[in-house]
Amino acid sequence: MSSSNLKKHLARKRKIQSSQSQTRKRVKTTHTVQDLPWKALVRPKITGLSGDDGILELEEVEGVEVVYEETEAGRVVKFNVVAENEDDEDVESVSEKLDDGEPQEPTKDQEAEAEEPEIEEIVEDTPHWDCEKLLPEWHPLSLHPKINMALHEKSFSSPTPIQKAAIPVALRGKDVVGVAQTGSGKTLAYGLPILNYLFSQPRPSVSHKRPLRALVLAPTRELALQVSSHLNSLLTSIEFRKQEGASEADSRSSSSKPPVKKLPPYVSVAAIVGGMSSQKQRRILDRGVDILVATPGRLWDILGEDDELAQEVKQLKYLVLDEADRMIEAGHFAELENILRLTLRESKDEMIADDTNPGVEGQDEEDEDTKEGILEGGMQTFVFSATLSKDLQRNLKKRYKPKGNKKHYKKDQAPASTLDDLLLRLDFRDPDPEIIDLSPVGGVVSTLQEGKIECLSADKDVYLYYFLLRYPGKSLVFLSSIDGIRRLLPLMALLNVNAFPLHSQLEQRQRLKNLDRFKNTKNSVLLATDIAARGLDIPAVDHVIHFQIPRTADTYIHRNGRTARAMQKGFSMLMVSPDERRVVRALLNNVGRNESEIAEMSIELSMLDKLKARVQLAKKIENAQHKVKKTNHEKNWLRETAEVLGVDLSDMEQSDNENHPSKKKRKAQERDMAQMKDELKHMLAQPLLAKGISPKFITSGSRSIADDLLAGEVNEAMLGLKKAEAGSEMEVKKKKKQAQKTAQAKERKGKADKSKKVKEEEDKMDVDALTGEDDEE
Ligand SMILES: Nc1ncnc2c1ncn2[C@@H]1O[C@H](COP(=O)(O)OP(=O)(O)OP(=O)(O)O)[C@@H](O)[C@H]1O
Repeated sequence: MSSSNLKKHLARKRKIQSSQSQTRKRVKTTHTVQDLPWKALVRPKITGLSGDDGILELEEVEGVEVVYEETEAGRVVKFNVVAENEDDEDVESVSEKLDDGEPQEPTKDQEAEAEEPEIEEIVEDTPHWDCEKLLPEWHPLSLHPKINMALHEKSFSSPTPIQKAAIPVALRGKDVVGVAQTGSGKTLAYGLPILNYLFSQPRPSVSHKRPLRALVLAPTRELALQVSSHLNSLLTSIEFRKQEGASEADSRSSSSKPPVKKLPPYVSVAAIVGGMSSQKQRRILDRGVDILVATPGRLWDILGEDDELAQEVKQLKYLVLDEADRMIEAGHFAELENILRLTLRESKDEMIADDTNPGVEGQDEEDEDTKEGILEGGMQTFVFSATLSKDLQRNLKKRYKPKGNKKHYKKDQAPASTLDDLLLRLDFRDPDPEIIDLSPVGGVVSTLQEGKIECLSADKDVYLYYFLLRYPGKSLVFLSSIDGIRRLLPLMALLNVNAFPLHSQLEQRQRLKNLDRFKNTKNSVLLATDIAARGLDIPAVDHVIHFQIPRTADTYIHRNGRTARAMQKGFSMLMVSPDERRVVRALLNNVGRNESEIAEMSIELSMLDKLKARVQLAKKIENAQHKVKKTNHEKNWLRETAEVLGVDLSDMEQSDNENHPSKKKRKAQERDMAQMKDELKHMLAQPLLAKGISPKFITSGSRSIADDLLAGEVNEAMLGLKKAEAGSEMEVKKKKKQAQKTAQAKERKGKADKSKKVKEEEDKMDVDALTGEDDEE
């Protein structure tokens, strides 16, 4: 159909539709809130809702009438869904009337074309969009034009090394095991081949539930949500282009704005994680998604109740294990194993059962045939991580023996670890999955700088506070316990540091909210346990601080991976107490590194003393506050329990009053607290001055700060110190140390030369003496 014909046809169809609306019957059905026809809403960037702000997903509902009914039990709210039901006879007569000798009724093909909005045509056929010219580095990968346009829109001008290596292999249909440094774009390395496949399929229709085509398993809720929002944000760029196209089309159309027909999304991606209401999950699954991102625990729970989904998992086209190694650590082994078992084709399942019993006669021939079956069709599998050991990669290769060798897996090749065991269960359709290992030596990303502070455990708070003031920015502080976070958080608040917690005991909503606050607050701190160590892609994290050292080398690498992402600079600092040194040494040795490679940070000791006073006072206040809170909590608990049990506490309260401080005493405590808070406030208001700085006479003192002030190079929290990046000061110290070492070496050499000269002279004198050359002698 030509463009002008299509326009005419659309205009005619619109006329018909508006007349139809007058002849439609409105059918009402009563629903509960949960089973209303909710629809997912794409969050456009321009609304400012691109951040999560605690919102997992936005949904809207149309055509719902809210009715209040007075009943004997009181007022009841009812929701009537108003469905539009066409009266076929009426519609036909109207359409006849409107024909006016114009072209015939649209054919089925024309109908289908009309379903696709004009704007789609414009986007797809844009003649000016030259991928080869605009995205020369992506062009050879031959991705779908819609994907290329979205990449351009996001300014991803070239694929990252792992994308460049993995995408062509995945597009050829091979299974891929990808290992690449943190923040190197692994999500799109597996995501783009999947999207490419989905965009090459016909657009799903509204009337059919779309089948699940890809399942991405991630170890944590945050990572699962992030993967889905990463893919969705690319898809939003595509939808967004459509809207731009729509306005172009509207302005070119002579009639007043036509109603833009809402199409189902071409590709739908959703996350199912713990902490989400089961009704919402139900709605997402009932609607149907192409790509489901899930944590194994929650998915396994759902699969237990949802046979339809279990069937869909059996028919998957793609299976992805993101951060596979972490899933084992996170204790997801059993659920993951069960899910993987579902993805196995029947016969393969048997094969694995047989592997554990390799002595069955005549089984091998059959297995080999079955394997061929799997190779032909079935599912493509991608396993990605920043840390998959070389041993594990080798074992993956060994899973299948070359053709002709009957046994797939011998007893003496028993899995070396739980992860080996798990990967053995993967339905690689490839006997030889492609292993792409781009991980850097020692796991250190080239743009990451590392440093350390050696101090007593009790002094870590002060050193942390020093670091945060000295190097403002976004700092992600890792602690190994939730209690540690609970202790540090109020301390940071008292010291006016913007700190937010992130740990497993927070509700999902709160976790997302805190992540969002951290993302959106300029100088802020995220106090986190290792749930934040893997996969989280928080833009522009300047520093990762290991307040408590990580337990494994992999965790060290993944924690560090939250900074220095996508070739940006980043800094990581280990805070090591004397009793932690041995562990640090061991974990660095594990990745073939030496503790001495990590330089020590330089500290302005005069500042540290001032900060110590602040921290000590803040701790005193916090302790006092904690005591009051605890007493109140105990009292309330006792009162509430007594009420429930119907116990009279008056006697006890009287004797308690004798033990507890009197009102007077409590008043005195409150006064003390207020005094301490005032004192801290006063302390915090005082500028921190480096040694030799005069605040009154900025050009005098032993260090003048006038020039730095004028150049805007002063650290605002610590007057007298220049603005500096965390790594730079170490370099100074390193250089100083180097200079010192060189001086010492020179000195040593000088001394050695001198003593050599002296010795030579002495020897010469001896020889002279012996030969009697000395005139005097
Ligand atoms: N081709 C590209 N060009 C520029 N930026 C990219 C490109 N691909 C991905 N990115 C960006 O790089 C960042 C890191 O990507 P991603 O989260 O996929 O890394 P990762 O390798 O999965 O990291 P981790 O191992 O920590 O999970 C993201 O913000 C993403 O938007």
